[in-house]
Amino acid sequence: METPDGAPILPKAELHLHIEGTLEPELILELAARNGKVLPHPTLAGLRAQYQFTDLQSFLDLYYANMAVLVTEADFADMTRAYLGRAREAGVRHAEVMFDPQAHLARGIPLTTAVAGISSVLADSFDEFGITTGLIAAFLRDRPEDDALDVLGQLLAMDAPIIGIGLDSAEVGNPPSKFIRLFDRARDAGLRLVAHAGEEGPPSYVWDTLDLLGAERIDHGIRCVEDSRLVERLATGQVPLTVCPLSNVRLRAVDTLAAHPLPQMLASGLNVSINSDDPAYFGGYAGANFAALVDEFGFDADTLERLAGNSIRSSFARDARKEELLAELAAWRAAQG
Ligand SMILES: Nc1ncnc2[nH]cnc12
Ligand SMILES: [Zn+2]
Repeated sequence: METPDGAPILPKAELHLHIEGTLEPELILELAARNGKVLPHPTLAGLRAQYQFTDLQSFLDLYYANMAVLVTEADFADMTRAYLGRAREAGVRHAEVMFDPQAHLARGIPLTTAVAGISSVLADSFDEFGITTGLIAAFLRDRPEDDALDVLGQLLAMDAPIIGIGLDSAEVGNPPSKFIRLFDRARDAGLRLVAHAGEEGPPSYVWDTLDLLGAERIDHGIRCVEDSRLVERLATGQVPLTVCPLSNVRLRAVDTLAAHPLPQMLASGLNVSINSDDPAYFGGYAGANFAALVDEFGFDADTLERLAGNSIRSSFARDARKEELLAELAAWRAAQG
């Protein structure tokens, strides 16, 4: 991939992306019209005016409300196709995409509609966009574990093409200890395990996500810097942390990008990657996150290579694909001089 002026784009993997968080306001209005849904804010300007967040919950309220426009398989497919187009422009070469099955079931949308709509597009993502992909079913931690177990059972029974499970939604007050059986069940089924932790929640949630749930990757994890023993543990084990800088600023997890702990995390030797989380809500896709970091911290080519390399190595892509992408990354670095 190259920019319009011919410069190569940093090749990267995106490991922390909620597909429902890629629903751009324009597509929300288009799908609402298609499905005869009346939105509380039916104009582009009115809808956009809602995108001011004070914390995670204030965002989640809008994120779940906007999902009402996703009704048919074609809606899920259109959303997924739009994401892949934008991801390609951002230099994403491998993407592990989360979706929230419980949020759709709760609205009366059959699991098969969401799964078939998203996965039909992911199945052709390499041929159409040059992006290899995997699908992760994320479970809502503000709902009971039994509900998650029931939905995981349905996904397994229908042989849904998922590579793993995740844990998302309102973190504080919903500790990892609530989901031990869910993660045990997913591990037994051969699924990969990731979970949000340390976004708004305390360092103890990150410890428990590792020790009680056995998660292989931590989504966010930025509050680890408050606990030096935890930082040591994460650094020693090179546990991947999928950091989302623009998300953290927009959800007020940090005051400003300048105050973001990312430079400290890198200096501590942590395995950090850069991701976009819910790019339609937080001001941009992977490329915008990298650009903001370069603007703010003046990251050089070596640091960008390290961040992109971490994303590739921490992915669940096949080894041969990782090698291919690491070679592309080496070529990018060589072109930087
Ligand atoms: N940043 C985030 N944290 C927790 N749950 C989410 N669901 C979608 N985006 C999320
Ligand atoms: Zn997230």
